[in-house]
Amino acid sequence: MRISVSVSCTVSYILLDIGITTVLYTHGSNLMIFKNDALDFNIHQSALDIWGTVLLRASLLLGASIGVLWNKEDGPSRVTGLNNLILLLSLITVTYTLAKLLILIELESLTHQPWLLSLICWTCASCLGVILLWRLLGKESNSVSYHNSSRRGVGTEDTEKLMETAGEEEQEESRKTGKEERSREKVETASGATLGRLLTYCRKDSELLSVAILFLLISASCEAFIPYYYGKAIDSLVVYKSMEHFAKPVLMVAALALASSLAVGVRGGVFALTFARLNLRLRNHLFRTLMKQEIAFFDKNHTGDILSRLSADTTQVSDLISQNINIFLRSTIKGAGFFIFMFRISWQLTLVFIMGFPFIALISKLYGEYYKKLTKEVQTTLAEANKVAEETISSMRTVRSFASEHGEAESYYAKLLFMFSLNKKQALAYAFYMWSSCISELALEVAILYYGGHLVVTSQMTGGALISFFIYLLELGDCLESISSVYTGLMQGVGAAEKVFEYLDRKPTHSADGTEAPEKCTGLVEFKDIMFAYPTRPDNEILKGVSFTLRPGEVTALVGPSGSGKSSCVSLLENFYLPQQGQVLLDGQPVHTLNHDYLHSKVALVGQEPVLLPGRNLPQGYETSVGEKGTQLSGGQKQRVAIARALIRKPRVLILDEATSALDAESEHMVQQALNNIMHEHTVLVIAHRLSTVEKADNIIVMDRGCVAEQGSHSQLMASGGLYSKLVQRQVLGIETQADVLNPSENHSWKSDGGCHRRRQSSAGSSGSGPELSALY
Ligand SMILES: Nc1ncnc2c1ncn2[C@@H]1O[C@H](COP(=O)(O)OP(=O)(O)OP(=O)(O)O)[C@@H](O)[C@H]1O
Repeated sequence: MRISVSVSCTVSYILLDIGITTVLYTHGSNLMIFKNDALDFNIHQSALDIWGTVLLRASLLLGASIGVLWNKEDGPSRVTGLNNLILLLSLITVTYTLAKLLILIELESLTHQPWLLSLICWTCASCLGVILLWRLLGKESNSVSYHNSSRRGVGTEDTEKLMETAGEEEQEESRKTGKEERSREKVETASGATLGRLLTYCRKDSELLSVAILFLLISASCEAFIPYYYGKAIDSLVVYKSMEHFAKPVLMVAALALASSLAVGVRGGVFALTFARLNLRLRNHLFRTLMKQEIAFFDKNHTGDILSRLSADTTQVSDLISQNINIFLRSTIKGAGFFIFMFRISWQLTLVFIMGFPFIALISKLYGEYYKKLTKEVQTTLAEANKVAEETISSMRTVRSFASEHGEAESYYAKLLFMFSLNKKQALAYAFYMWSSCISELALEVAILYYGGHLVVTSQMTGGALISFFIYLLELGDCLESISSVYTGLMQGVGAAEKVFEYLDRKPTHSADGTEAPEKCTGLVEFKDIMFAYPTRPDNEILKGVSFTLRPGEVTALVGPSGSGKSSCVSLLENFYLPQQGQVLLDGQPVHTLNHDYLHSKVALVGQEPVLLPGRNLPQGYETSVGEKGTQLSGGQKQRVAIARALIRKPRVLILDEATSALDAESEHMVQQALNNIMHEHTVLVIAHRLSTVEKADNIIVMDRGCVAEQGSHSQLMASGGLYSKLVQRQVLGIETQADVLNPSENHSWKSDGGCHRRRQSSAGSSGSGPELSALY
């Protein structure tokens, strides 16, 4: 909204306020009342002081409007900075007006003075109007300050110069306040939406929830009646002095307490059950959603983060409902009941409570904001102190060698001292808060007691009723305290719910939702002009126009330097990722169009580090527990079991990605035998570094930096004298060519470790397996 519009609204409101207040005060048009009241003011009869409050309201709003118009840049944010002051002034005005009401009714009931009653009601409503209009004028601060900061640009010279003056710092501060207000409003709106959504999520349990809420209402109503009968019991003692009269309310109290306890039990049990069900649904739904995400999602998000959403956040969400919403509902319903009873017992005393309560709430609000700010600062300082300690301890050798222990201890101590100064502020703020809130609570109680005593003495209420009122007052105080204390928990739970919903709403960018499942599958695999970059690093092209074919009954070996893209090809064949260009076909069908289960029954992968999940459908004897991820097996055992498992599924395409790397010569020989037997029935793709595995392959595809450098049989490639033959020669001879030494960037090393050891092993000739291509790396 533009500033001129909000100023016009404000000025119109000022005129309206002055008009209505004056008309009500002058009983229509009796302007003589001004003169009479001014000359002979009597606080018990005259309402001139109430009329006077309109001048305060008008001057505040007029001042703000002029300020905002005068200084469009900073005016609105300054207005926002005064929000709390205006709230306080409005509260004081309302309190004064209500106190005046109580004074005026001492002489004559206000029902006989409609003008005066209307004037008092309008004055209270008008104070609310002032608070709202003040916020409207301040709201402009957000758009104006945002506009200005973007116009000037953060960190520009202009800004720096301006920041030098103290006045500007003040403006900056008030702009910040405006921004904080805006973000707080945003957070509140979002929180409301999340809470609403969470409740819709509970819709499946609406019957259980209704039962819980019914028993909640029963227990709250019973509890609300108990103080009322306490008062009756006291009155029956004081007035009738007979046990007969006394017994009736006592019996009622006992019956109500019993009914309330039973209802509390049922309510608690049903709530707990409902939220256990909610937790079950939430986790189940979340886990299923996670299972549908594309592999890139797991590349992007840390396992720890995902697990924390699955466990900690879902628990916090159900805690939010089971504890906080439960307490919130209970306290709100009980509080409303108590308030109604208080009003019924004495509306005048309730009015005194209404007058005092907002001040206590305002003190808590101001303290809460200040304390939060201090806590933030303490946490930042603590983090800085920890950083100093961590840096020092982790580089203790350096610290020792520079003999800077004393200096480091001093800088750590400086941080601690700063934190201590903040702690002192916190302690002072806490003391001030306790002091002011206790004093104001006490003042309210004393005022209620004093005024209540006056009402008892003037026979406007009984002594028992005053006691009941006090019990209600204390109970209501507890309810309000509970409501304010669950607010924090509620907000934390809403934050956790937002995180959970973020995952629940996530649609996989590459979902495995293919439907094709041809009956016949020969196992012909074609890579056609594949261009591919991982979604986490879209600018880093891994495969650059890769094309090759894997034929049924043939063993194809994929070789090449480390990082040349061999495993990436396998990931594409497994439909873990979608290439940016080109297609991977199985029997002429793009793999992403194939049904998920079908594809993975036809294409089996034994990876570099096989992960064995427990749950083998093998005959007894094979039911050995392999432990978590197969940790109870050796690397070689794991690979053999993984190969066996893959073969049992009778796939058409078998991919062995470094699958035999952890096997000793003997085991590899056995596995090789098994593979030889089944190879003619399958399409086999082998990614291996051992020459023995590679050289027997029907076709060898040599990859280099994301491209197919050459392909053919071992003898063909050796004869052509290309990259493959160079690599094999180097591996067999264990030497580097002159060119490699001169130009290390051209050195196609395939792996960086284990070379020497393996070379020695192979040269000992202890096995049928040949030397490893990795010996070169
Ligand atoms: N999940 C991933 N996200 C981003 N980049 C990846 C991912 N996996 C691999 N890469 C990168 O892709 C490139 C090719 O990796 P790839 O595993 O396909 O090579 P490789 O030829 O199989 O290597 P090696 O023989 O060492 O296993 C490497 O630079 C690697 O860092």
